[in-house]
Amino acid sequence: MATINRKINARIIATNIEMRFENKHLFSATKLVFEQNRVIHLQGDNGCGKTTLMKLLAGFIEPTAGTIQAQGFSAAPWWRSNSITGKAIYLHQHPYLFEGSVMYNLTYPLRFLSTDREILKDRTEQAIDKAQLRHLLTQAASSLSGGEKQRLAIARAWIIQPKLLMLDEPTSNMDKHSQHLVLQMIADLKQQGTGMLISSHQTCMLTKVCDHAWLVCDKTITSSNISANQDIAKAHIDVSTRLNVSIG
Ligand SMILES: Nc1ncnc2c1ncn2[C@@H]1O[C@H](COP(=O)(O)OP(=O)(O)OP(=O)(O)O)[C@@H](O)[C@H]1O
Repeated sequence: MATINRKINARIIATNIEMRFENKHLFSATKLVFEQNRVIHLQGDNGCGKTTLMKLLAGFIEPTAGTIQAQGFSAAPWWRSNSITGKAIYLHQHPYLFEGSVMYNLTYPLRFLSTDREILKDRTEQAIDKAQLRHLLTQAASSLSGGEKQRLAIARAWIIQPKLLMLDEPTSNMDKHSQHLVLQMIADLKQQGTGMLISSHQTCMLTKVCDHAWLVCDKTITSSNISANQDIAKAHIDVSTRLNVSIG
């Protein structure tokens, strides 16, 4: 009998997790599913544990209790552990950049991808325009402003088009114009199926592309749907109207 090979969304599932630092109980959660084709707004006051949760899902740290598992990713080769580390890309609010130019930062990680070179070249050109980095390409990345660094890091993620992407306060250093550029890139990634977890302690421009919310409150993380009218089409229309650009 033929078996049906259904491809499931790449996802990271946290079950019955609890996080403590020494005696301090930060949060608990029964079940959290972070997956492709879903954009989640991670909300909560300063210090409630949003960054810590992202580090757990990125596999940088371990929960005090509970399990975090990945599904739907290709199996790691036999010489590498099958841990969740590296499955979801995590972008810190002060992003890590390599020493070197903006162009070097955009292109260096691409050599580790198996994606067709021509496709990557084309996406790089598009990302440079989307993030409005063309006039900065030869400049040292370390000399960029905080907002420009974040635009660069998000452009790099846009080129890579990961299955899962976590953005920690991505627009915290940005003026309105940069926020619109980032919103457009995030709306594109959403349309392309990238699952995203976007943290901010308050509602911001990016919230409109989110279809789910995780709220960290009273040391508990709860998950909910956001109303369906805040969909990708609306975000695209808003962005293209404000920027007077066509979005492909
Ligand atoms: N390695 C650690 N050891 C001890 N305490 C830590 C550690 N990492 C984080 N904390 C504490 O955990 C709490 C949550 O920190 P976290 O950075 O996750 O919060 P956050 O919600 O992202 O905050 P913000 O909105 O201000 O960025 C803070 O009180 C922080 O001091």
